[in-house]
Amino acid sequence: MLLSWDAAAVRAAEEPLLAAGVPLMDRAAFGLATHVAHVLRDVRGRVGGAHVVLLVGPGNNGGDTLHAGARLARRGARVTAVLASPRVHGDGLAALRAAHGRVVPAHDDAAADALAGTVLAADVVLDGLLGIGGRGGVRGPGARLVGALAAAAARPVVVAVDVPSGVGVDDGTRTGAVAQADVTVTFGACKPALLLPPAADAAGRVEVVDLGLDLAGAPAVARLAGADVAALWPVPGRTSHKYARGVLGVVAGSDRYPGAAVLASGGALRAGVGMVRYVGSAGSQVLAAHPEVVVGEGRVQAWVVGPGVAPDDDAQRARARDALVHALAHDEPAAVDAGALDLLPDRVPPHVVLTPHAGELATLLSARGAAVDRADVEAAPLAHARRAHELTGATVLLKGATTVVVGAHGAVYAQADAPAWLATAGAGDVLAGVLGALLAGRAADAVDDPTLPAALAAAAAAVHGRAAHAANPGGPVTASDVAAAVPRVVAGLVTA
Ligand SMILES: NC(=O)C1=CN([C@@H]2O[C@H](COP(=O)(O)OP(=O)(O)OC[C@H]3O[C@@H](n4cnc5c(N)ncnc54)[C@H](OP(=O)(O)O)[C@@H]3O)[C@@H](O)[C@H]2O)[C@@H](O)CC1
Ligand SMILES: Nc1ncnc2c1ncn2[C@@H]1O[C@H](COP(=O)(O)OP(=O)(O)O)[C@@H](O)[C@H]1O
Ligand SMILES: [K+]
Repeated sequence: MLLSWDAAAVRAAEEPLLAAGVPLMDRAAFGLATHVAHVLRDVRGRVGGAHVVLLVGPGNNGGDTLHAGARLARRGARVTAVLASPRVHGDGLAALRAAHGRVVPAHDDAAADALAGTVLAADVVLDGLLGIGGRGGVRGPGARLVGALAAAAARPVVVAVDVPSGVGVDDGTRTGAVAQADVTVTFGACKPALLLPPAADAAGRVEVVDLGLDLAGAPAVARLAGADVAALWPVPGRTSHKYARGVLGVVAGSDRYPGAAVLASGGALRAGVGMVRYVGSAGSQVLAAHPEVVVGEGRVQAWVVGPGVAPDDDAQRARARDALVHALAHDEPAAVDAGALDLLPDRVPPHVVLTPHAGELATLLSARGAAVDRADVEAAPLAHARRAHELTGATVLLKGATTVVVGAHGAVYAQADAPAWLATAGAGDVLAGVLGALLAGRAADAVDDPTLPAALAAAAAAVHGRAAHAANPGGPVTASDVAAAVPRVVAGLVTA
């Protein structure tokens, strides 16, 4: 599991070590210089003679960068520090000067613009303008330098120091131009911005330098690895029977979108549910594709409600509403998607998992008095998923290139397992089915432990994303292909 801690937690963990005189900045700079040396060996064969440009901001982030630059200069690199602020870290500057690094001020926009060519001609640029002390996008001359990097057709390798400057460290937002990093060398612990969209897209590969911090508190954002998914997956015991493995009620599809019923049922079956009971008007299509499905109502442990339920299909909407009422009255977990999102009562427990994409989340929030549109959600996915959790009580799985899950008691996951090929019609229906299988298989646990539905939602997203890759590595997939690949992916995880 990849865990991240927010800026306040990292500062709190640094405090006792700094008070005890532990040289954290030396450790950070050593780790940074070591990673940059690896990068230089990759791009140039060696450190000696390579041209390294440091973009230096006013705080300790600039301090780390200057100290790392001094180390690289001592190893023979040509190091140029571009100072984007009149005040920079004094010790760091002295260290770089002592190592014969070049120092050039860029204290106004004109000076910064004049240095853009130098920055773009470097072998490696270290982005040390802002770290965990940054507030909003980069301002001042630093913004011109970042803008030049962002606009360049051919740019040097960029190493972000701690975080790409200008990202919202705790919420994953980005304001203004952010330099796209190839590598982010982060200190003490991973930060939320390195996992959350859209900031994480600017981070490149993330390397964590261990500072010996004691980060005992709860992480801010987690990302499940394969072993975590395997530990969550309901694997049948030797004597399990189909009812013990979980029966899933699926209220999906409509005359207009019968395929969603087929895909949601297929996702659940392929994820290993004991049985699917299908409720709705697409029974013949579902049976044609999946003869193992039982059509009609009956006892279930969990529900998938909403994929492909058309807004004008009154009969299917009534069934979806009934299923939700039943699920809530009987403490049965439910994945609520697409056409059922507007059928939710005011408050629901966290074992109700909403699975909107950004547009659907904007609609849901707007219906509850928060006027937002799709672009707002995409600019700040965590904040909006969190808002939806707060307003409804539900666990919220917000779909996207990186899928963000917010659950009870601060549980947050960000899964980035999927290739962009997964953005294809019907893929969300398959995900709802996979999640439904997990909720059915672990129904009692999901009701007892209010944070478990978020972990199960993240596990469903992880398997769904991996299945999109496994179905056709590097190439296009259909939603049906994704469902068909789920059993292989699950087998690979639970037997690893
Ligand atoms: N403590 C330690 O020993 C260790 C610290 N570590 C390192 O320290 C980093 C944190 O350092 P930090 O706290 O000094 O903050 P940092 O991110 O450099 O920037 C703050 C400065 O930027 C300014 N500023 C803010 N927003 C701005 C904007 N949008 N545009 C322009 N300027 C802006 C702000 O000005 P102010 O808002 O105060 O006016 C302030 O002057 C951390 O990420 C890690 O790299 C590691 O080495 C481990 C050991
Ligand atoms: N750029 C992307 N990269 C990877 N996965 C993506 C990307 N865009 C969307 N996805 C995933 O594709 C699926 C699309 O679901 P959804 O929008 O509900 O489609 P549909 O309603 O047609 O089923 C979601 O699981 C989402 O996380
Ligand atoms: K930085």
